[in-house]
Amino acid sequence: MTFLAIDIGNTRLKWALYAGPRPGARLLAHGAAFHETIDTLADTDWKALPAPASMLGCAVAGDVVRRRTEQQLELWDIDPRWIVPAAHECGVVNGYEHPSRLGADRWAALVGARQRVLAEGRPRPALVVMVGTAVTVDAIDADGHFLGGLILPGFGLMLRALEMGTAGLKVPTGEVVDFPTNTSDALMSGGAVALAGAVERQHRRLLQRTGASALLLMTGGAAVKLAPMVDLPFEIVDTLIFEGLLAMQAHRLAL
Ligand SMILES: Nc1ncnc2c1ncn2[C@@H]1O[C@H](COP(=O)(O)OP(=O)(O)O)[C@@H](O)[C@H]1O
Ligand SMILES: CC(C)(COP(=O)(O)O)[C@@H](O)C(=O)NCCC(=O)O
Ligand SMILES: [K+]
Repeated sequence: MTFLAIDIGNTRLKWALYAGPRPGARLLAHGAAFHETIDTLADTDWKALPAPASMLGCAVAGDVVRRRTEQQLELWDIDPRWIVPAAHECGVVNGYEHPSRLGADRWAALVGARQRVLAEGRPRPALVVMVGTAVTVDAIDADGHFLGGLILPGFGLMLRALEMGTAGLKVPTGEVVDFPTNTSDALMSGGAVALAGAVERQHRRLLQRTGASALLLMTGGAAVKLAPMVDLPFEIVDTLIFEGLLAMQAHRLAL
């Protein structure tokens, strides 16, 4: 009863094959593909995989990329299924004004985070930070209510925006330092501090709102770059979105 989870972001498609569609299932294989290489998956990474019995995915990169992914999925006899954020699912209540307009990747990660909080035995709020093309900072209270979240440009987008909008900012990658004394370091540190500051501020706001210190979970391709900058205890969970998809699929199959 193998299960394939897919997360199509604006930079890369991430996939993971699990032994079954249930939380805690064994991870059998995983990988990532930049958009340009999605069309080769059936002939490369996916070719030798055991055929999944089902799949569930989240896709925020647009219909074209999703359809190209579905073509690769024709390798197997499975129906492609993509989540649409609901008003509530798997113990999470969606506080978005229009629940379905929330990014599907954010919804899956929130469900994954809620699973982790519940597994700890003592419910507490969580702050879910995804560091990909964009960065999202999403707050969920101890009862599983998604309160709302921020969307910021990721490291790459910030640098590109500064480069495009100015004449004098075209410099090699710098280091993150407290008081930069050259343009490269000033740019790199500016982006990192903006993101770290947003995370710390939302963590504080969530403490003020709920009276409890939130579990800080970070995920995404550039989480390792941001996490050490944040002056708070954190956990990096590369599989957070997949954990949400596992819970959702288990729930769907049980209905
Ligand atoms: N080896 C890597 N491959 C791809 N992206 C990486 C890598 N290391 C760091 N990154 C960063 O991670 C971001 C992509 O992360 P990812 O979670 O795949 O984004 P998305 O979900 O938006 O596609 C890139 O913008 C880049 O800044
Ligand atoms: C915020 C995002 C662009 C993040 O995308 P990513 O960085 O993972 O590629 C994506 O979740 C999205 O398109 N969301 C829809 C708008 C919203 O969540 O309000
Ligand atoms: K993502």
